[in-house]
Amino acid sequence: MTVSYEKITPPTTGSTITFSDGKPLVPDDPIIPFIRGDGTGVDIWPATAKVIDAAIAAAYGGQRKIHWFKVYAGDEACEIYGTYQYLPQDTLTAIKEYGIAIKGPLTTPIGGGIRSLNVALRQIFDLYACVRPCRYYAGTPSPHKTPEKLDVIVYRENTEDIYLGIEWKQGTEIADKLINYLNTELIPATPEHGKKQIPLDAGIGIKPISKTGSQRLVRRAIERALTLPKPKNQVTLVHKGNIMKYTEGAFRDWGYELAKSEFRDVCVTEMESWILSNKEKNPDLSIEDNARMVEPGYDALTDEKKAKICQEVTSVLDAIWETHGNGQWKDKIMVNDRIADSIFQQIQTRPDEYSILATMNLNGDYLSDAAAAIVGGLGMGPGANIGDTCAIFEATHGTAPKHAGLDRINPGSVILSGVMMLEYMGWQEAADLIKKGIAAAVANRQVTYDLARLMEPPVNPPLKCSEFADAIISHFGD
Ligand SMILES: NC(=O)C1=CN([C@@H]2O[C@H](COP(=O)(O)OP(=O)(O)OC[C@H]3O[C@@H](n4cnc5c(N)ncnc54)[C@H](OP(=O)(O)O)[C@@H]3O)[C@@H](O)[C@H]2O)C=CC1
Ligand SMILES: O=C(O)CCC(=O)C(=O)O
Ligand SMILES: [Mg+2]
Repeated sequence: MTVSYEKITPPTTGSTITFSDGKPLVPDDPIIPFIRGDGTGVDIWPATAKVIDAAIAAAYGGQRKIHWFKVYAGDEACEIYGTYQYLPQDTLTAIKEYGIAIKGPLTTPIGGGIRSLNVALRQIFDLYACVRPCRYYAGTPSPHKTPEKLDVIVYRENTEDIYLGIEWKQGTEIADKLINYLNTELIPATPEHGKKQIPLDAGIGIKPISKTGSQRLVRRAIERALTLPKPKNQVTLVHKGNIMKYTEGAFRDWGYELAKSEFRDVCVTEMESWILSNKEKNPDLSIEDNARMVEPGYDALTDEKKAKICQEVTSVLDAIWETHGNGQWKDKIMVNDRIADSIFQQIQTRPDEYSILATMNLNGDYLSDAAAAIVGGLGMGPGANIGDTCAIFEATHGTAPKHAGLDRINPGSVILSGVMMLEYMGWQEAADLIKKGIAAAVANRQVTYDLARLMEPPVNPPLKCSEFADAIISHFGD
């Protein structure tokens, strides 16, 4: 079927990327839609396109080339399509048709008006995994003493939790009705809630966490861990399940369930590794002593709880001693979990103990900015939104409006998002050239204002946004 557009025209040369089993099939001349972005997008996008094109030309001569297709979203879309046309159908049609896209940041007004365009794109294309690597480039200034120890990839669920955006404003008829219904019908009907009541002047938000949404995200995270060498082949499930048992706690439980079912041969959970290792160190260890070693405070528990833990120890040993015992578990993917507040301090105090952090939506939003700050700030924080038939690459940061149009912002995050896109396409040689160029530019103190002001001694004057792109390219041949 011919695809038609209202106001844009695809490039006349180039081919379409298709997907098979969730993986892209990329021709040598793919057409790739891009959204310039609001605010600093005007500075960042030209710098990014220049670096990506130069890397492809240097890596493949003329054999491979991206045919860029400009599509519109945000303020630029309203200029072309009219007032409030922030996300035109043309743009959606193009992204659906070509499968892989890259974008600059888009403005989300605080406290009303349009809902986030960034979130809308993720939901429309069901881009359920938001992948945000945070790794250190030597020489990048950091508030931390050993930023090089942090090398993590945040796998953030990208479609539910707060992104479902189901909320009612305080004082509205529906909010009042809902509170009344919850207070008089649902809460009293659920004994575990006791006499709790929702304040009458509350706004209400719903936080749905589904088994399907959680498990497809954790599946992606484990698949990624399988490609990593020891000791980075591990996945940490991040949650606040001690407080919210049926949403955050369920995310953890569903993650473990998936690991132990779909990935049984190649995974071990942290708890299983303790049980196996206790028996390896002392083959005569009783089930109860093993349970005592894996459960702090075991002796203070009720008999029922003690029996449950002993049962778990027994079933682990019965199920996987043959396949995972006698140290075999050390070669498997380690799946563990950490409570969300704890992981924020752990990535600072024990950064090298973590690798892939699988999170729900909100926790991952916070965590990806915090981890980016450790390795150099939002100027070095790339990202990808990945689904089964589409992927959109974009930075962790927003439009940084006070820097817009000044040719001073750091384009590093969108350029590194381009690196992720090239890797996703299988164009590793071009991706490697850009990584090498960025590393060399930073090591040579050729940096934009954000890194320049933190360097010792500070770099003055810093490079402009466009000059940073040129500096990266100048190091391709080093
Ligand atoms: N995916 C997306 O498109 C996203 C969009 N947004 C939207 O962006 C808008 C602005 O959000 P805001 O809260 O100001 O957050 P931003 O991430 O846009 O900027 C906050 C601060 O982070 C630093 N920063 C951001 N980008 C860079 C960069 N490329 N290089 C160096 N430093 C950078 C700057 O700090 P300093 O000035 O101290 O140097 C900047 O002032 C909002 O509408 C928000 O909703 C937010 C996040 C993601
Ligand atoms: O779309 C937005 O305004 C915010 C998105 C965001 O914070 C993120 O993607 O990390
Ligand atoms: Mg964010």
